[in-house]
This record gives sequence, structure tokens and C-alpha cells, in this order.
Amino acid sequence: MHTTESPVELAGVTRVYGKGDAAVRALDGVDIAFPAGSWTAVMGPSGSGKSTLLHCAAGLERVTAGTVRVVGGDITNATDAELTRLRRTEIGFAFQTFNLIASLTAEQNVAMPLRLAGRRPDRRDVRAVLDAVGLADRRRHRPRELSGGQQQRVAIARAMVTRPAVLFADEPTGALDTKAARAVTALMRSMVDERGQTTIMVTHDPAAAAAADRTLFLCDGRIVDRLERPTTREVAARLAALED
Ligand SMILES: Nc1ncnc2c1ncn2[C@@H]1O[C@H](COP(=O)(O)OP(=O)(O)OP(=O)(O)O)[C@@H](O)[C@H]1O
Repeated sequence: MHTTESPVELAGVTRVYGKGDAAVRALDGVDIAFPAGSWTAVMGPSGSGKSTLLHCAAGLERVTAGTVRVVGGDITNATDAELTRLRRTEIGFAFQTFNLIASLTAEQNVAMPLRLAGRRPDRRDVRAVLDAVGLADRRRHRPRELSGGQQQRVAIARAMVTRPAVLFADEPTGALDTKAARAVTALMRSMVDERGQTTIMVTHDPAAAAAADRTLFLCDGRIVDRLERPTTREVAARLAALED
């Protein structure tokens, strides 16, 4: 496996929470590479390990066994400082709850990761990503002045502003109605097609998964199936079978 082709690679990743009788094996020997410029959806029943997979792959959580490589580097034994630097430079995050700062404008929210990385935000860069998500005319608005779908687009612009190697999205359409969800998945699709943005997304939404290049299905901490370019109906059927 060549690392430049897969900015994120997990090999034999196991994550156990708790000890003894109370131990939970949230991930159980996961081997997976996420190819550059591709969009992967991660699905599975509640408690199957989706969030744990995302957090381990993004260096937010440590693994119990196995290795995680991000942009060619083994982060398994990285220090907290190294992980923080990695998250600020190579990784973008978009969450279901947006996590925007209420007192800041869209533009100021988008500039925040640059400030955190110690870079002086270039107004043109900030405007370019707001433009890319179709919100150039909303840059002075605060989160409460934006719809849920618009807030999620600001959150995606914020995740993209550092030009991260990998975008991690945790249920990006989870809080949105169907129309707003469709706009957000279309935006993510264009980020992959036009910028080659490697994207890893946990979702419960079969339509969002169908917009991705492939869908992985987790069950009891293992990858039990994958579909390439599935339809919404195929995703929903596979998920229903796992949830039975
Ligand atoms: N901090 C923790 N301490 C103990 N157990 C945990 C912890 N985090 C997760 N788990 C357990 O690990 C397993 C996998 O959890 P995870 O959150 O990754 O699942 P998920 O597929 O994302 O679920 P959901 O769809 O409900 O969000 C579950 O059994 C969960 O209870």
C-alpha cells in the first residue's frame, strides 16, 4: 500500500473500552485504507463502532492495538502535541451539530482553524471557501441568522479552509431536513470531484452514503461489507439486514 495513495490507513486496529468483565471491543482488528480523492461513507447499527473508527482515524482517540497512518506518518504513538498539530494542519472536521461559535460571523468562524494553527487568515482564502459553499453573501451573518443547512455549509467551509488532506464528517446531514441534507451532500460531492478532497463520513442517512464513492458497513467493531457506488435503496437494504 502506497501512502500517498491513501492518506489514512488502519491496520489491525482494535479499540477496547473498559477492563475485565466490563470491557467493550468497539473496534476489532479493522484493516482499511482510504484512497486519496475518494469519499467513503461508514454505516452500521448503533454501537457498531462508527464513531470510534472515525475518532481513531483522526487521531482524536488512541487505539488499543494496531496502527494508524495519516498522510504517511504513523500516529499510533504520537504525542498529544503531535496529534494536535496533525489535527490543525492535515485534518478538517465537520460534525452533526456544526459547532460554530455563536458570537462570530460566518467569516470569523471559517477563519478560526487558521488562527488556531497560528496562521494569519488571508481574507481572500476565507472568502474563496465561503464562495465554494455558496455563502459568499452571508459572510457577515452569525450562526443564528443562518438556516441549519447554511450553518452546516459554514462548518464545511471551516473544515476546508486549511486545505486538509482529509475531511472527517460525523453525521453531517443528521440535523438537517431532506432538502438541506441534499444540498450538503451535493456540496461534499463537488469538494471531492473538484478539489480531490479525501473524505470519510459517518452517517445514518442512506441518501448521503449513496452520494459517496463507497460505503463500508460495520457490525460489532468489524467491517462486514462494502458497496461501491451503491444506490440509496441498496444502502438502505444492506443496513436493514444488519440491523435485524
Ligand atoms: N468512552 C466509552 N466508554 C465505554 N464504552 C464506549 C465508549 N465509547 C463507545 N463505547 C462503546 O463502544 C461501542 C461502539 O461505540 P460507537 O460510539 O463507536 O458506536 P457507533 O456505531 O458510532 O454508534 P451510534 O450509531 O449509536 O452513534 C458501543 O458499544 C459503545 O457503547
